[in-house]
Amino acid sequence: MEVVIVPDAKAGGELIAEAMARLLRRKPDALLGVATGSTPLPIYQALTAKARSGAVDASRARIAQLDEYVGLPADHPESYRSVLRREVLEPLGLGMEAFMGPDGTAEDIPGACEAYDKALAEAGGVDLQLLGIGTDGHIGFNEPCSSLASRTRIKTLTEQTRIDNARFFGGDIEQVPHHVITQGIGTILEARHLVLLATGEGKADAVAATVEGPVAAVCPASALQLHPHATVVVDESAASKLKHADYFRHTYHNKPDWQGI
Ligand SMILES: N[C@@H]1[C@@H](O)[C@H](O)[C@@H](COP(=O)(O)O)O[C@@H]1O
Repeated sequence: MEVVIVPDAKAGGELIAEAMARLLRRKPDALLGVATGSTPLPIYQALTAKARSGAVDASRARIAQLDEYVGLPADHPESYRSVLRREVLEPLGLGMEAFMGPDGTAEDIPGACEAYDKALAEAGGVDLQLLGIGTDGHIGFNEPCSSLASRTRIKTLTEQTRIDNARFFGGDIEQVPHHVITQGIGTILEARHLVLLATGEGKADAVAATVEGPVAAVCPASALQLHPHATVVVDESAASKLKHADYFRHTYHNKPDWQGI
């Protein structure tokens, strides 16, 4: 696992957007796995700026969703499908034909989950999967004690996650669904490159457990330690509880530029 400590969220966004741009230059129809939440927004802004300036052609990129609320109509402004359309697809000039995601409104939820795992595999697998992290160490919506081998499935949110996400629903926790579909940890680990961005002091404990703690289902993000190409990008605040921060700084600063992340 590589840990990159950046000065702030904007720098993290720029670094990751450049890695995505490099990928798209090499593979124009790369399948990009995208995450929701506030953290990845600087990535999407930086990637959009690159596409608009002509630094990268994203017109053939394909976008895959990480997770979704169950029961929110697809056109609800806070369904993750709507959020990704707003924050990723439209800014990049991509239509919904470039998009794949699980159907949170399906009558047969297990069937929809299985179909999504199958669709991801048939699409050739995710080339680069962006991840945020919950304050409890969740990735996607894999809450603590999710199986590290899990596939896409329905999960019940913890109260903490519903409290954390209430800000997207006008601060009203009653509006936050209890159930979600999330790519499983086993599904996420099949992506070729995992890139987790964490910013702010509120993520410092989760980052320390992810990077320096044991691989344990109680901290789902710690599963990244099992992946051959995982990059954790953190700002100074999110890095504040890392014991090996100096080592991470040293290795990254001495890395040849061509290597990227
Ligand atoms: N399902 C999403 C996660 O994918 C995201 O990582 C997390 C953190 O969000 P934020 O980046 O806003 O802190 O929120 C939600 O739970």
